[in-house]
Amino acid sequence: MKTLQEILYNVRIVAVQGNNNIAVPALRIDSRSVTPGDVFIAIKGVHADGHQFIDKAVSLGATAIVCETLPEEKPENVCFVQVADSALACGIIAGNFYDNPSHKLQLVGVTGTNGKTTIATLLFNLFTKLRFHCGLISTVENKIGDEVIPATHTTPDAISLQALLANMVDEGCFYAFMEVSSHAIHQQRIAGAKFAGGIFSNITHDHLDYHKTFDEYIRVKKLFFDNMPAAAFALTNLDDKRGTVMLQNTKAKKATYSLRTMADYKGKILENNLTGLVMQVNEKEVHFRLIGEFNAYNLLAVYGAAMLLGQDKDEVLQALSAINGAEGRFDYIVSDKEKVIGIVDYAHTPDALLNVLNTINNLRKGNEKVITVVGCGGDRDTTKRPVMAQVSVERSDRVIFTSDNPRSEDPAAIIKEMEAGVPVHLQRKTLSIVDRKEAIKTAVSMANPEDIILVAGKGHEKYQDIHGVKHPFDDKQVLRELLTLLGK
Ligand SMILES: CC(=O)N[C@H]1[C@@H](OP(=O)(O)OP(=O)(O)OC[C@H]2O[C@@H](n3ccc(=O)[nH]c3=O)[C@H](O)[C@@H]2O)O[C@H](CO)[C@@H](O)[C@@H]1O[C@H](C)C(=O)N[C@@H](C)C(=O)N[C@H](CCC(=O)O)C(=O)O
Ligand SMILES: Nc1ncnc2c1ncn2[C@@H]1O[C@H](COP(=O)(O)OP(=O)(O)OP(=O)(O)O)[C@@H](O)[C@H]1O
Ligand SMILES: N[C@H](CCC[C@H](N)C(=O)O)C(=O)O
Ligand SMILES: [Mg+2]
Repeated sequence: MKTLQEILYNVRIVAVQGNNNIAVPALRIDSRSVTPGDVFIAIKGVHADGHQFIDKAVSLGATAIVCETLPEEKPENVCFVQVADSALACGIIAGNFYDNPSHKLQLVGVTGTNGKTTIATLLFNLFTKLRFHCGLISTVENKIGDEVIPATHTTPDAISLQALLANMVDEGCFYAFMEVSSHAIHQQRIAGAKFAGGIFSNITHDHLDYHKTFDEYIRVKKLFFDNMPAAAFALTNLDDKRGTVMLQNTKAKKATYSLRTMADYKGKILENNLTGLVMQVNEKEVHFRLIGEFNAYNLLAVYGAAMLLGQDKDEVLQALSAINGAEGRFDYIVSDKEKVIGIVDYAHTPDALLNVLNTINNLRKGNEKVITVVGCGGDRDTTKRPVMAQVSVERSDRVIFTSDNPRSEDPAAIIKEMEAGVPVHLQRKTLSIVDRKEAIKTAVSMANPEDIILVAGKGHEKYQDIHGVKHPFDDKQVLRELLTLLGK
């Protein structure tokens, strides 16, 4: 077992009061989970300040407290470590506690508004196919080889992250691919992680509830690359307006990908339909199973990262061409009788919806109708609601607004905010049905042979969060059942 003194290595300490030569059985950031002997790290959060719970942690047996401000009363048998930034300290301490697992494998992080899960999952599948033992940390699931570990966040908190990476090292992983959310960068969840590479996909409207302004959102994403070591690579999308800025201050080796301009990894789409993409990748023509221009970007990012990690070009392209995308991302079914196409997609931002609907419209062969079922999550960025509604209605023949995960909000009120984004002359195209299953049912009943139904926003999710209760719900299963039930 490591001592407190040992796990404080590299932490900027302001003061220590008490004995730090004590063994540490576990680290906690939530006072409610403290057990005797643990170290409690008090972190300022969005809703509460961990410093309020120091007494509680001590009463449950914490033997050391890491905090930014020392409490007035300090029990003698508890060691208090005052630090400048306890979230940052937490990342470093967690790394030390778990023996810095990120130093023992090649860790690649993916950041950006859309595409993180797709890119990280493709990398995991690719490198597994290339016979490496790999780990994955993603919104859908975490994986160590074949073992699936359920995910609670896109990027876990610092302690869970380091514990997971340590398990990967113990299981013999050589590579780990992870999503790096902007929340995680801002909350220093990745502070103790050493990256071998970082990938930027794109940045568009999302999470303004948390970051407040777009500039702040960009600044936070950029910090990931600013802090990247010189030995790492930093791979960016040159076709994104902020692609160059992201790497402006990085010490890492810069590399680029693009569909539109000169870049290290250059793609050109030759064919794009329901059977996949044919793309020229640095002069080589390859067929991929993934659909849509946005996936051409994801594939280029994966290809570039594989090259930067020293893999063989031909082997990589051959393996990539046989790989499927992540669950719930442009996941489609075709009904038996009427050949209605049902697409389930995790598009929950204006840009993702725009890309998916543009892709669908490009796939249309004739007069098929596009019927979109979409909602917006509660307790999340409210400003994206009218924009997502507008994007949907401008690119669909019919749109049914419904609930996503209302969380603590009134779903009807969320729908009202969406409706506000619909231009008056397009209002006739829309319907609002709060119950998601009813909404999907209505879309199915409206569909004529070969029409396309897009059910957006929840992708792989298997539940609907209503007032904190997760009710089982699976868009793809519901869609499949209703297509059969209604004889389509
Ligand atoms: C907004 C946000 O990111 N919140 C995260 C944050 O919680 P918080 O700031 O609200 O914490 P808080 O309640 O204010 O408490 C502050 C501190 O006091 C502690 N505490 C609190 C209560 C108590 O009794 N005792 C105690 O010790 C808490 O453990 C915490 O350390 O820190 C927690 C611990 O790490 C996270 O679980 C929590 O994620 C919440 C559940 C969440 O929903 N986050 C989402 C928005 C999120 O992180 N999403 C991104 C992906 C987004 C995307 O890219 O699409 C993700 O990476 O998953
Ligand atoms: N490169 C891309 N550019 C724009 N949109 C994309 C891209 N890749 C995927 N999308 C769209 O965004 C949705 C979410 O994709 P994905 O899950 O890969 O992103 P993410 O960044 O992991 O999202 P989250 O922030 O929720 O973790 C997809 O269902 C698709 O509609
Ligand atoms: N990681 C994203 C997922 C949003 C998915 C959507 N279904 C919703 O619930 O808003 C978030 O937490 O904002
Ligand atoms: Mg994700």
